Amino acid sequence: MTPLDRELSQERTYHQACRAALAGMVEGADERVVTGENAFASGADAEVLGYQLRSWAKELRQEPQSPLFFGRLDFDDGGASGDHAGQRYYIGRRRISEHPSAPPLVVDWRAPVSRTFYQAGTRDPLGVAVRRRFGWAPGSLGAPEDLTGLEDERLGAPAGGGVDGTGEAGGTGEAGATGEAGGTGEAAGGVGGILAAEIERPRVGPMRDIAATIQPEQDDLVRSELGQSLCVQGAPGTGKTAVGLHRAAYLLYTYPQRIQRGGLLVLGPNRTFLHYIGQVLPALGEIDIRQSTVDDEVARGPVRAVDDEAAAVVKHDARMARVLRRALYARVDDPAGRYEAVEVPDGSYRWRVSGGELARIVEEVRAEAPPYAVGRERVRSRAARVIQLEAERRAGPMNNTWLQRISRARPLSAFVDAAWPKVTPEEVLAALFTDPDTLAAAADGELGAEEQKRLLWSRVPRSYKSAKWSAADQVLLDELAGLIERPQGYGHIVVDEAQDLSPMQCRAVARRSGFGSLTVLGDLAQGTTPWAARDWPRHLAHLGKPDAPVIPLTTGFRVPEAIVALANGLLGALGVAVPPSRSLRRDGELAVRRVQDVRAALVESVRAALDREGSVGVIARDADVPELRAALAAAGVATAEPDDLTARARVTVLPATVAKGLEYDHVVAVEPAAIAEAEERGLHRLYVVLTRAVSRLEVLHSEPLPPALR
Ligand SMILES: Nc1ncnc2c1ncn2[C@@H]1O[C@H](COP(=O)(O)OP(=O)(O)OP(=O)(O)O)[C@@H](O)[C@H]1O
Repeated sequence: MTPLDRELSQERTYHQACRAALAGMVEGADERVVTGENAFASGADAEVLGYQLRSWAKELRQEPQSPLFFGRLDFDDGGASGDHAGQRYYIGRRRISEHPSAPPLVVDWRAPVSRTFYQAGTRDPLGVAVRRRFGWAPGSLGAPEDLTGLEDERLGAPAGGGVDGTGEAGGTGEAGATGEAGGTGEAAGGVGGILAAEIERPRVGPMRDIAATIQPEQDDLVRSELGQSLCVQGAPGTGKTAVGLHRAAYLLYTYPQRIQRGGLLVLGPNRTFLHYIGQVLPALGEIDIRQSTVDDEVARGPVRAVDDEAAAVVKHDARMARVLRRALYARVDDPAGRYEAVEVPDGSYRWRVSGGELARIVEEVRAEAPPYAVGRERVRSRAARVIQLEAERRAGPMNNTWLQRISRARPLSAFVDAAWPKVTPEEVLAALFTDPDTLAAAADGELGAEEQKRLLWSRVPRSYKSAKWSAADQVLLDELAGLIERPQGYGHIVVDEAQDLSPMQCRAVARRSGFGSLTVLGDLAQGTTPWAARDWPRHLAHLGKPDAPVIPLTTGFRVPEAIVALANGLLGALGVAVPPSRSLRRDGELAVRRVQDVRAALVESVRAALDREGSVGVIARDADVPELRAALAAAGVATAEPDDLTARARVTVLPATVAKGLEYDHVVAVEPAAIAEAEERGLHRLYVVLTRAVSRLEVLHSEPLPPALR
């Protein structure tokens, strides 16, 4: 037996002990559900406790199986180790212990001590003598024989924890050899074999967590504190999505109470993307985080109309916020001394508030600018208060019941309804889109005549209730709803692909995070909507966090260097300033082929790709997708829809507009010029398409390439 075999065997035994302890935890949690519900005198307490125990038990049971640890830290005995001197910790996706108060067999990757695992380096070992990474077979559920490799880095003073057989580095702190971890060494320059193997593994199915291999600069972002909003500008494949999801899991772990009060929301660009990332948080033990799109968050009903781009551009413009505010407050009757006095009968007496007094109240409340619905009630209560003071002057103290009755008295309610009427967002927006004068009054000084025309309905619905709203209208309705009543906010929101949000969509996010913080993830170069951000400061201001720092991520984990170089050819033409990035991957293959018959070439390419491991993504102009699918089907190649993430569906044909955020081992990009010409920001779209490849990119074209790619 070699020293490596001996070590592996010991670690497998340790893993089995962890597995047994975990089984005990699941059993214990189930038991506590049963006993916990009966143990309390108060039904409410039992209810709360029962709920917590049930969700803990459910969480444990639902957790996908995977290896229980991926790393180990041996601290040295010196002063730098502090409380951890001489200690050994295993790091995994969740804490495992034989008993709640016993020292953990495995420490959660989010625990403070685990930070050292990600941050320790030769320059600053942070008291760590040896950092060990475990190499598990790809897709392993944690069977002992799947532990196939170890990789030790000796960072600090030797502590006898390293395996000589695997630690080639001999105290230099460089990554050691990897046993059988399957690292291809060469490929991912400058990183250890196990990390290299993880980055280069063929992709199948949904996105995976990266808890085992988070890099120091990513870890800084993941662990920044809850109150800190931040914006990550990162080139394709630099791990923005991964960072955002791990940050969500970290925040829930570290600030459970503060987050649970408001909740945590992850926003992605579309449902296909949400589907793709949907397994990451459950794998990290978090099953209760809301994952949604901005469109779904703001939807007050189904989207039943489609705007032409010119109308959508106006609707998404920041100026609409002022137009809507004006339209809403135009409903408040202009007091200007025109009010009649209100008389409220009360038994034998009629109390009176003069028109002048009412005008003063309305004026005053307007100036305070509360949410519209609050303003309405404020007017009511202040008018009632005037009556109360008058009554008390004459007849002594009045009680609350009396005050309530006065506030709800019909004449006073009639005044409030007339002066500060109840409104719905739908009604206000419908009036704006129906009546040119109403619109002109609200849009004066904000929108030009031509812009106003684009907003007006060509066919006016019979009533606002039967109006068909577009996706952009839903955002405007949400803005109005937010002016009427402040929505409940989240404790934290992670916004992915944030560059694509319009100013009005940003405001919808801002409304939901007024007291919370944001993690904003994006890449200006990948902005494809007509209203995409061109710089971060302005965008962050719309998001309500103008002071959030913009932090670049520049190391790419997906796209191999040669493919990055091709895509970077487009950057100059995209009109945005983004920091250059470098790829960790030196491997990868790129082929740009001009062909006569694109369909025939595609069939041939896909067949060849299927001879190798991993997923195949065929990406084309949206309009061309059906015909390409048909061509592949005719050749006997089965293809899947983008949402199908089963391992069986190896070939996906997807429209260019759905590709954002996704990745495939082998990408065939069909007819780049057609993709670039299909839309206003077609070159940005092409940049997204070309950066989806993990291992190989083939570009097939019969038309000339866009000039920036030649
Ligand atoms: N530290 C890491 N270790 C291993 N894999 C990583 C690491 N960071 C990122 N990756 C992998 O790199 C790929 C790209 O990551 P991700 O999708 O998060 O990037 P992105 O910046 O959001 O890309 P895009 O802008 O193209 O959407 C994913 O497969 C991810 O798992």
